Amino acid sequence: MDHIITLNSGSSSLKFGLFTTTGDDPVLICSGEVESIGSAAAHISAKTTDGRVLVDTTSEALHDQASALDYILDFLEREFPAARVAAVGHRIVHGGPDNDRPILLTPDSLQVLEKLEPFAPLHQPYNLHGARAAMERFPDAKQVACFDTAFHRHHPWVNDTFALPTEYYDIGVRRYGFHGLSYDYISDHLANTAPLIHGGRVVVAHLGNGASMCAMIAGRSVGSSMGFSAMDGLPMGTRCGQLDPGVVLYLMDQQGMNADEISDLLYRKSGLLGLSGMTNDMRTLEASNTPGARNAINYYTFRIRRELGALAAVLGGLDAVVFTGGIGENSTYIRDRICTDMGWLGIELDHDANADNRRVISTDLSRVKLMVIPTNEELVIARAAAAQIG
Ligand SMILES: Nc1ncnc2c1ncn2[C@@H]1O[C@H](COP(=O)(O)OP(=O)(O)O)[C@@H](O)[C@H]1O
Ligand SMILES: CC(=O)OP(=O)(O)O
Ligand SMILES: [Mg+2]
Repeated sequence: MDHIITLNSGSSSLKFGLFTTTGDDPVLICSGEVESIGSAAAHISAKTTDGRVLVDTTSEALHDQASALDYILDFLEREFPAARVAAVGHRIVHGGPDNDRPILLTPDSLQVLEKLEPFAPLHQPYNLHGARAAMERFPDAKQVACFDTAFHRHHPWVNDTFALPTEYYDIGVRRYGFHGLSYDYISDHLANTAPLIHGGRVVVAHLGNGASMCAMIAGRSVGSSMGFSAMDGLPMGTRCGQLDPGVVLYLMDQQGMNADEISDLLYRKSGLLGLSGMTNDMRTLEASNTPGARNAINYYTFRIRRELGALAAVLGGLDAVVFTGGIGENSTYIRDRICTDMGWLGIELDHDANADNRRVISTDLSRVKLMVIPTNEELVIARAAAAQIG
């Protein structure tokens, strides 16, 4: 029996899974997560599929992504000494213009992907670090890259381009779209559980620490709120979302800020954190009554509603909205704020179903079906890795 490790490093978390490959589909044995990496509250938790808690602790040894990864790999080797790791599947946020499916990682392909680090500075360096560390630790295992951008690679040209001279498109200045592993999972899940919805016009809102929305027709991406970088579109935990490029010019020319300072501002100090002056954690914001927390939530939900209208226009109508990601799956309040007074779009929220976190949260009369589907990027990665083991 072979085993697969999955590694999914987001902007503030590192999620991992250990799977076996006994049947048709990989089976999860253990999953875990390091949260709040980079802060004193960095915390690791992991449990077996039957609910046994294997670790649940805050530790200084988790102070950055590299040490968190070492901690996880040590932990897995200690807890599962008999595991035969045949493949490690990696979430790699950026695959560039050409990768529309998973690939095997080699020293050469790693070098190509390194060139994309400036396109996704909060993710790509950590993703690739994970790949190199796993290559060292498991030299005989297949290393499989699963790209967040791949799901969107066949979206229409109008959603792929900016109105710049075409030579910029040719050097890779395009709208890539991200969170593709999550959208892939949701699309597949709908195909298996709600084929009529899957066949229709669906907007999926992936609301985590990073956040984006994807318009799908028949399960394929036709539009996304994220563009060239994982910064465009919705405001996020610490990222600004859509911004007039004139602001960047003003910051450079009039405020004398350099590229590193602007990058730090837009990627790490903006979004919910910047607006609230307090935190990027939605749970804390919801529990707070400060004007900053209220403003942050008001802007967040306003932009999601605006994007929902825009993507409904891209789709030429709307059959369903799916909420996923840490906020989308868990926050009754944010879903309520997004769906209130959306009758004009055919959306009618069932408040009780929403409060219960049920799978379907629209009323029977709602023309648009509202759904909550927990995402599972790890399973998408594990399936891709299993396919490479053969
Ligand atoms: N019950 C909850 N209510 C509101 N927000 C929540 C809840 N549970 C988790 N979240 C929020 O989810 C976000 C993290 O989402 P997640 O998808 O795990 O992030 P990442 O992008 O790092 O993978 C955080 O802002 C967190 O506050
Ligand atoms: C692409 C992206 O924003 O990812 P995450 O939500 O994991 O930060
Ligand atoms: Mg995530």
